[in-house]
Amino acid sequence: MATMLEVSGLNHRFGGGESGHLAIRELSFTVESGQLACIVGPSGCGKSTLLRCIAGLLKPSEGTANLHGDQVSGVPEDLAVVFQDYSRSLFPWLTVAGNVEFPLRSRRLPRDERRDRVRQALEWVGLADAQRKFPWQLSGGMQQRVSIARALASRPALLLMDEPFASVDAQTRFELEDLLRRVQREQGSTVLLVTHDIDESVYLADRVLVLSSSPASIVADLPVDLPEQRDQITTRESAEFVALRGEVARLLQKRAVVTEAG
Ligand SMILES: Nc1ncnc2c1ncn2[C@@H]1O[C@H](COP(=O)(O)OP(=O)(O)OP(=O)(O)O)[C@@H](O)[C@H]1O
Repeated sequence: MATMLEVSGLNHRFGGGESGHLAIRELSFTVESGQLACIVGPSGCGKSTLLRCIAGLLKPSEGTANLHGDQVSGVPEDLAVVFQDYSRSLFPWLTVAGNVEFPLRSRRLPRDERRDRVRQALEWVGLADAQRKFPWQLSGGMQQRVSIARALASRPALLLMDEPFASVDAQTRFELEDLLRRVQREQGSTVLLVTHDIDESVYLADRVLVLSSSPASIVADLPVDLPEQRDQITTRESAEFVALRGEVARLLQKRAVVTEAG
């Protein structure tokens, strides 16, 4: 497998000099093409800061992020981000199709190609019949599916997701997790997803990167050897799942105790 993302020696300090706030410390990892990697870490540890550095929205104080070998220095064209807050990321005055098409307009794609991509992406997320609706006519879970379709329509080399399912109810969250895994498998997408939910990270991922509390550094990089076909009930009950989520929880708890003790 080729390396899609390579983060090396990343440090980020907010504010200048030693008095600034160190949010990320010496972070290095890679994500292979076609992999779904989850980053899990305690609240406030620096997860969003890390994603912003990878997305080119924030220049790290030190270190680099390389996307398919190119150093990220601004927002790469072939990178898409899905945020937690779908209600603020969709344009209320555009239809579902208009929202999905929006980022494609800045690319020099022929109109027919744009329309095909919009139709396909909405099919992938099960919203083929909602093209002409407006976001405010849809449930929260459906709006987040539109955000995912919009991200996928641009066929990104890397899809970054920042707590994408944190604002929906538990049942919808399960549905969206299954949808993401299905589409990611079908399309061979490379995904890096940040969550603070241990169970979600294990259920979704091929690999879980566990972060320490602030400043964020990697405390473990765990492969997830669960079956390819996962199911919200049986997978979560399996001995392998329970063992892995226990391991992640222990790592997070240990780090919290170490940090509290200084
Ligand atoms: N612009 C900023 N200026 C100064 N400090 C910041 C800034 N943005 C974030 N921080 C600090 O950096 C640390 C990491 O923040 P970040 O939002 O990356 O964490 P997070 O893990 O994504 O948090 P959460 O789990 O709550 O979403 C926090 O202590 C935060 O207060």
